[in-house]
Amino acid sequence: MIFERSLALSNDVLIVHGGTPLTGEIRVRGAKNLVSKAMVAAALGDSPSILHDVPAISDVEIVRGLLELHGVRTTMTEDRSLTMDPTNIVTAGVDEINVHAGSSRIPILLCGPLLHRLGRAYIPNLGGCNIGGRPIDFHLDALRQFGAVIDKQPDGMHLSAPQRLQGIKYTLDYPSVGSTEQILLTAVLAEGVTELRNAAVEPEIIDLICVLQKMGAIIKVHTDRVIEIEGVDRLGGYQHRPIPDRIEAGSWAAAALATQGEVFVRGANQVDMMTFLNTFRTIGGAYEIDDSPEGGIRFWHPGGELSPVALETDVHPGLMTDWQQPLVVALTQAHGLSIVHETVYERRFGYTAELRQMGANIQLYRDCLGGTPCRWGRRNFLHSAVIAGPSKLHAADLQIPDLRAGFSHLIAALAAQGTSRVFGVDRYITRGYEDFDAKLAALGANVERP
Ligand SMILES: CC(=O)N[C@H]1[C@@H](OP(=O)(O)OP(=O)(O)OC[C@H]2O[C@@H](n3ccc(=O)[nH]c3=O)[C@H](O)[C@@H]2O)O[C@H](CO)[C@@H](O)[C@@H]1O
Ligand SMILES: C=C(OP(=O)(O)O)C(=O)O
Repeated sequence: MIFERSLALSNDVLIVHGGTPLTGEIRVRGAKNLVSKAMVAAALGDSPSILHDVPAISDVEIVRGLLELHGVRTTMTEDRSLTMDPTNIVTAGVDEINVHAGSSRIPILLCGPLLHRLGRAYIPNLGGCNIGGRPIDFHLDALRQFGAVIDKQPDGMHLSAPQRLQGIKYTLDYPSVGSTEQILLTAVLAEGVTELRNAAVEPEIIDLICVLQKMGAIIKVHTDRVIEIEGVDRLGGYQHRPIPDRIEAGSWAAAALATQGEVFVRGANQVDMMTFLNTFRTIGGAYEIDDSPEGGIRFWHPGGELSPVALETDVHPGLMTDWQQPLVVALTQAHGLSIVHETVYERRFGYTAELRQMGANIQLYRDCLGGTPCRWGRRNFLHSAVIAGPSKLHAADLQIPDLRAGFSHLIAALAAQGTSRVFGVDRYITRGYEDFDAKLAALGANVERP
């Protein structure tokens, strides 16, 4: 009843007339999960930085707003190159910065840069997708060891650095992406050497290291998830072209498979998508790599039956958790039983309720692997989805719960027969997918705004 009322009141909706294969070409720009971090890194420099190929997504605008509140002057060119001038960085007021409370997870990464540049920081409460508890205990523990003093308040955190932060030896309990970035962004200007063990090594992390190296940082990536950072006294600006968005690329690939279409994703890059490509081929999808400078990857459904798979999300080089949702939609069309095991977030199967409403046969199990502990020990939420396919999907009214779930609802609506209404597209999908209305139109999707 409440759901019906909120649907009726919302204008944030895309009407999708499903059943048409997506066919054509779209382009992906710089990765959301690198661009936002590279923007934070610009605040560490004492001269301007330029980031090219910045996607027009709401998360970029949020980080830009945060930087500007701290006195970083930003300008964007028509071809999406962002200049960030941090020479007059200031501490933003608590009230003004609180406008960004709950908007994204990026503010926490400003701790290191603000502590180094200003000696203090105020970080509003974080947002981001509601896909699990999303604690920040590793971030805070590491920051305290660097020498930061943290005062947690109901609306956010006040931090100060009574002295220059000092390099640390730190072992993460789990190779968390955000915590690795936190430690990198803090260690580069700390005094002495930081040794980080069990670090995340996602391609976005390596690209952030490239950005920091361009700024003057000294960072060694050893084998076995060990990263060593030699603190330096100053960093300059950078000029960088980010890695392409491998999550967006994988999402369009899964959409091509689920709708029996063919999509050329210009900008998609093989090396960052190897695990995805293996999974895509195992399911029965076809792809062709064009590695010329303006190339990309063509993904298509080759006809015939798709095969079921058993897969597990994991940290890099495993199958990334953000690819899980679009792949599950494609697996509703495979012939047989697929098992998808989510090991990164506790609540990342919420979106399957809507897929069931559309006719998908998906059962969730708490412990599908008979209690086998995940290799990261501490992760004991063995949530598994068993998908029996193929299912004829039919249209429905869908309320998007978060970013990747939202895109998979969109894929399901495109694959289904009939007209669906997808609510929450502007609120959630624009966080990570640039111009998706225009891209859908370019691929021949039959979609409209009311
Ligand atoms: C903006 C961004 O880049 N988001 C990505 C980033 O999220 P994010 O950086 O938030 O993800 P993390 O890798 O930090 O989180 C992974 C796991 O570690 C846990 N954890 C994390 C920090 C901490 O202090 N304590 C703790 O227990 C989390 O609850 C989660 O279960 O990496 C995820 C994993 O590839 C991706 O799905 C997100 O799209
Ligand atoms: C979970 C995601 O993002 P965030 O960490 O910003 O919530 C995502 O990009 O899928």
